[in-house]
Amino acid sequence: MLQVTPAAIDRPASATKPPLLEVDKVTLRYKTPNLLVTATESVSFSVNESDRFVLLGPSGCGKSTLLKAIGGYMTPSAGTIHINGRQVKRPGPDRMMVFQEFDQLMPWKTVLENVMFPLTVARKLPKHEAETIAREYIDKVKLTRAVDSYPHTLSGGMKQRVAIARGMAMQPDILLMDEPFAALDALTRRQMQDELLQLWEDTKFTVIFVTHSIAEAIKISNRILLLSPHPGRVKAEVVHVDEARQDDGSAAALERDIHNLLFASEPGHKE
Ligand SMILES: Nc1ncnc2c1ncn2[C@@H]1O[C@H](COP(=O)(O)OP(=O)(O)OP(=O)(O)O)[C@@H](O)[C@H]1O
Repeated sequence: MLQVTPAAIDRPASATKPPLLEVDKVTLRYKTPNLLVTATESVSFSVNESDRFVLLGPSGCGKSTLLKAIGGYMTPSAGTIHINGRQVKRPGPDRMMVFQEFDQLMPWKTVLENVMFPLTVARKLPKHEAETIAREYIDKVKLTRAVDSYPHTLSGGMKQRVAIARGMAMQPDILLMDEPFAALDALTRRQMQDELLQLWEDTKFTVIFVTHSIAEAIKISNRILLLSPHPGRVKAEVVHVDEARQDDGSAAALERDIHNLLFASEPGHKE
């Protein structure tokens, strides 16, 4: 069963509320002294509340750049980004990022202090309130026993759990995750995907997740945006991923369809 819809008719019928995030014809460019690099060209999509929305595409298609622009760290050369009807112009606590790198934590702070930090600095909560919230999210990511540990004593997976707890504790409108599990070994990666889904079952947060793994996209998302190779343009959107995941046959067929769509014109490609 082919579940891929052309980009032009990508709005799922179930979307009754206005979208939480609207990305409208966004072109993103990097200017270097000698070059003008177009990372994405006229990319449009929308994300609804509680979506697990995946940006999927080959290396260099502009996934991370798009995430940076949604985060407010980069201004589009053309097009607009709106969250809750407000145009994104700068970073804000309504959008928290989780990166791939293990060094995104402050090494001189404990797990608890790392998770508390944005709550006290960006949300300006009193210490005791920030600590209560931080402990709640540290429990959710199963790090209760490591609450007073320093990052250098934690495994890669544990560090990513801290980064996820820190992002989620802020209760942002959208959690932005840039290949958060890409540097983990295969077993830990699968475990973290399961845990992320479990967290989502508990809190139904909205997440945009960047990956170049088709299998990971199918496992964790309910919607997938497929981007073409550099510069990234929308190729298609996959809706109803949840249904496809119900049985192995449909999931495998979907994986094949996505692979063909993404890489049909690139015979030498290996994922
Ligand atoms: N700081 C920068 N200055 C100039 N060009 C950049 C910069 N960052 C990214 N680019 C270019 O923009 C394009 C998109 O990069 P981006 O990192 O967003 O792609 P990606 O899809 O996330 O790739 P990957 O999966 O490898 O992380 C690439 O051609 C890249 O070389």
